[in-house]
Amino acid sequence: MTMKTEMLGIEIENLHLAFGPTKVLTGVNLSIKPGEFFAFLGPSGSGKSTLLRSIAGFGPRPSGAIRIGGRDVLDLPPWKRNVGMVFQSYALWPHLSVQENVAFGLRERKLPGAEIARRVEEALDLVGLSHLAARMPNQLSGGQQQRIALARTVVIEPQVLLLDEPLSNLDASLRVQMRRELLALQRKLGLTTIFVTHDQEEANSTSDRMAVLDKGVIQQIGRPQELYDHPANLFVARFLGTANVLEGRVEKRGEALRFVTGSGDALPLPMTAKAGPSSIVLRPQNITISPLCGPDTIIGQVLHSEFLGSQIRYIVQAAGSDLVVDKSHHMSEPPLPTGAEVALQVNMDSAVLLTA
Ligand SMILES: Nc1ncnc2c1ncn2[C@@H]1O[C@H](COP(=O)(O)OP(=O)(O)OP(=O)(O)O)[C@@H](O)[C@H]1O
Repeated sequence: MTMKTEMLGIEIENLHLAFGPTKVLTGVNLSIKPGEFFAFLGPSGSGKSTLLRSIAGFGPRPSGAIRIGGRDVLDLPPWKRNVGMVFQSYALWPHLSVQENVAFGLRERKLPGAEIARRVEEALDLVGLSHLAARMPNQLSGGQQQRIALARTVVIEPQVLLLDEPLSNLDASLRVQMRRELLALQRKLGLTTIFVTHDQEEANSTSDRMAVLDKGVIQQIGRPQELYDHPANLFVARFLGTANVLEGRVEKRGEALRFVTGSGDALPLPMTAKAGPSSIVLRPQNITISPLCGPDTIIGQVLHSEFLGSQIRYIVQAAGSDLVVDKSHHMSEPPLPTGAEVALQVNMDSAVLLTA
């Protein structure tokens, strides 16, 4: 187990699945590279778990194709797919000790006792819990139970690791610690891994790439930063962090392109674009707030401010929207009061233009 297993890629082609009249997965196409840590990210009910379970072989048979390491697995039962799955609920056997829980899958496979003992010890070592081998699950903390659930899965030496919201039963600080441990373990084993989460920070901080799902449809696939900086649509823009969305039109004024908001504010457009109705997505850090007007600024009014520690978050009414703007906090600078008239300078180089 300390040896890296052969890394396998996963190919999904035109996958469709419905529960009765409810379409749960629609035309899913996905290619996961060998050894990749890949996240399925989306809101509740978007189909993440159903997609993961389809790869594992649980639930109804979808139409389309799923290949693991080039092998078509759609008609194979879960135990023949060589995947290991960790569930949100851990599902440890309450009447078995830690050692017996981890050994369970190996006993089912009828391996020799000495090999079981060696592999269980290795797996417990890997998650740093060898000293708790004799404990019962109810004598473990949530984080320890989660590690045992992982050990129990990796001990069978799967070629693909599937994790369904594995950290969501843990408190916030433990989640952060566990996601780092999980990533370190994945790198050590070199296992192709899919991680289902509805938490964008969790997906951003762990995954090499991710797929954002909404209503059973993949909205976009890419590296976390790519998706944050270049969302393909408003759903992805809004799901991956705070997004200010300005509605308006692209207009040609002489040689220059301008984005004109519904309220009549005109912003210079550095990118090429077709004239017509469009939206602009701006992250809070790409708008600068100041009490002074300058060229290409838009005038707004502070509606609300929140002290976030390193930053102050302002909600500013401007350009026909309520915009979220972050400003670094400095001790010497008093915050801008509610009601103050302010000028917003928009960094249009980092704006994302979405044509309607
Ligand atoms: N066995 C089932 N029968 C009928 N509908 C189902 C079944 N399982 C899931 N669904 C429906 O399929 C849709 C997708 O569910 P799924 O659990 O895959 O979403 P999810 O993105 O993982 O959500 P969550 O984060 O809440 O787990 C939901 O609308 C759900 O109600």
